[in-house]
Amino acid sequence: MVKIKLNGFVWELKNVRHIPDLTKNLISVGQLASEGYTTIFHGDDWKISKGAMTIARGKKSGTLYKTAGACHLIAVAANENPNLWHQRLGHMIYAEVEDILESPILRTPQPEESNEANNEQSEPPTPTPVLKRSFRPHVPNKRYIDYMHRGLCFFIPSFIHLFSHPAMEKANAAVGSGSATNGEVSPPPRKVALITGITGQDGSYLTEFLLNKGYEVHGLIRRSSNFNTQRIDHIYVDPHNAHKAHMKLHYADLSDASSLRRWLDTILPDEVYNLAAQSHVAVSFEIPDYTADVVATGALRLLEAVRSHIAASGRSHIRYYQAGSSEMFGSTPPPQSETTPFHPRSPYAASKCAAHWYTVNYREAYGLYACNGILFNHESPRRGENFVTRKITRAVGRIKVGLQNKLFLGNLQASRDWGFAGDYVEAMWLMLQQEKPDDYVVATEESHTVEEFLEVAFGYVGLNWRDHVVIDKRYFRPSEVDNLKGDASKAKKVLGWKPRVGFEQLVKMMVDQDIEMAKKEKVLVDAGYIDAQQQP
Ligand SMILES: C[C@H]1O[C@H](OP(=O)(O)OP(=O)(O)OC[C@H]2O[C@@H](n3cnc4c(=O)[nH]c(N)nc43)[C@H](O)[C@@H]2O)[C@@H](O)[C@@H](O)C1=O
Repeated sequence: MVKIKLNGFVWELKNVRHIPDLTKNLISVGQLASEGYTTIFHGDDWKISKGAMTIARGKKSGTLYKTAGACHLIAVAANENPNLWHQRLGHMIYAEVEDILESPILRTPQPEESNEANNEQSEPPTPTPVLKRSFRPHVPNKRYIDYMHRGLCFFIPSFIHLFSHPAMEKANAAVGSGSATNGEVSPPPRKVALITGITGQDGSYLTEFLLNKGYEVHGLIRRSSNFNTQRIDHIYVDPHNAHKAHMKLHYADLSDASSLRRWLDTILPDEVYNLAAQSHVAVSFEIPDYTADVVATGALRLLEAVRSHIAASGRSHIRYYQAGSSEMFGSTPPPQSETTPFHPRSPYAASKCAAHWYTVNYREAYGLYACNGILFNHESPRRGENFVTRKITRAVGRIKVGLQNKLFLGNLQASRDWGFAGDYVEAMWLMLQQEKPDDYVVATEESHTVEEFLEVAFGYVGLNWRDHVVIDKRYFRPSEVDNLKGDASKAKKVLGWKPRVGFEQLVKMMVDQDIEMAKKEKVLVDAGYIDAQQQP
C-alpha cells in the first residue's frame, strides 16, 4: 500500500507493485477507474475525483501527468516482510505495462528529478533513492515502512501488460499473497473491521465470523459499571499476547462523536459495522429521547466520522454497514421487501428509519460505500433475556428444573419472521463484499406468532404452555407491529445468502441451552449461593 500526502489529504493506493528499476512512481488510471475514481484530462490539466471529492489534480509534464502538491509518498507494509517491494513502487495493473519498460522513466534518476520530493530529511541520491521517514508512528497495530521514495508520483494514462516480464513476476510474487523472498510465502495482510455493539448478540457472532475469515476485529464498547462482555469473553485474548489477540476492545460511545472519529483514525478499519443500539422496542417508548440519540443520531455521527476520516486520510475504500430493522415496516402488511414503504410504530423503529435514510444519503451525497441490512428478528442462545423468544426459552428451562412456575407475557398474537443470528451476520459481511453498495432484506420468509413459539418451546420438553403463561397488560405496547414476514429474494439472488437454521431448529437450540443453564443455576440455588431470580 502507498500513501500520498497531497495538500493536507492522505490518499491511499492499494495493490501497488514492486517494479525494479522504475524511477518514477506511477499511478494507473485504469486501476483507479476500477476502484471507482474518475479521472479527467483537459488540455494540460488533469483531475481525479471520487463522488463529490477531488482527490488530486496536476499538470502535464512532457509525456506524463504530474501530481501537484505531493509532499510525501509513504509505503505501508502490506505484510510482515516488505523488504523487496518497498524498493520501487507503481500503482500498476498488469495490463499495459510493457511500454513503461521501454520508456525513459526506466533509467537512473537525474539529480534534479530525484530532488523533487525534497524535504528537510532528504539524503543524497542513491541508485534506488529513498528517504527515511517514519509515518504516523503513534498509530498502533500497523507496521509502517520508514522509507519514502524520492521520486514524485507521476500519472500516465495507459499501460500495457507485462505479466510475463521477469521483473513483474518477481513483483507479483512480492505482493498479492504476501512476500516471496527466499521462497517463503507470508500470509496476506489481515483486513481490519470496526464493530459498534460488539458486546451484543450480533456483535459476538459477527466477531467470530470475521475472526474465522482472518480479520483483525476492533470493537467499541460503552463504559458500564458492570462488565458486559460475557458474549465475547470466550474469544477474548489478552492484548499482551500480541500474535493471538486479533480482537481488540476500545471505549467509545455513539453519543460521543469525537470518540468515533478518534478510533477510526487510530484503527484504520477497512469495514465498519454499526450494530450498536438501544434495541428494545418496548423500552424505546420509555426512553424515546435516548433511543433517538443512539439509534438515529448515533448512526449519523458514525457516518459523519467515516466521511470526515476519509476526507482527511483519503482511505476511500472503507465500507460501512448499517443495522436496519424489520420494525421499520411497522404496520405495512407483509411480505416486506426493500421496496415496501416504512411505517414505523415506535420511537425505536422511527429512529431506525432515520438511520436508514442517513445511510442512503451518505451513499448518494458522498459516494460512501454504505449498505443497510434490513434484518428481520434474529435470535439465538445469546439473545437478551427480555426479548420474547429468550424470555420464553429461559422460562422453559427454569420451569423444567423447578426454579419458576409462571411466565408473564403480553401480546401472543404478534407474528414475527424469526431467524438465527449466526446466519444473519454472514449476510452483513456479504453486503460489504459486493461491487456496489445497496440495501438488502434478510429474513427466513416464514412468520410465526408468539403463541406458536410457545407451542414449540414448551412442547419440546413435554410441557403445556397454557399451564404456565399468564397474560400481563404491562407487556403490551402502545402501538404494536402485528405481522412481519420478509421477502429476502434480493439477498438470495445477489448475495447468494440463505438461512441455514429453520424455526423449529432455532427454538430447540435455544431451549437446549437454557435447560443446561437452568440446571447449573439450580445447583447454585440449592447450595444457597444464589437466590432463584425473578423472571425477566
Ligand atoms: C427486528 C427487531 O426485533 C426485535 O424487536 P421485537 O420484534 O419488538 O422483539 P421482541 O422479542 O421484544 O417482541 C416480539 C413480539 O413479542 C411480543 N411480546 C409478547 N409478550 C412479550 C414480552 O413479555 N416481552 C417482549 N419483549 N415481547 C413480548 C411483542 O409485543 C412483540 O410483538 C428487536 O431485536 C429489535 O431491535 C428489532 O430490530
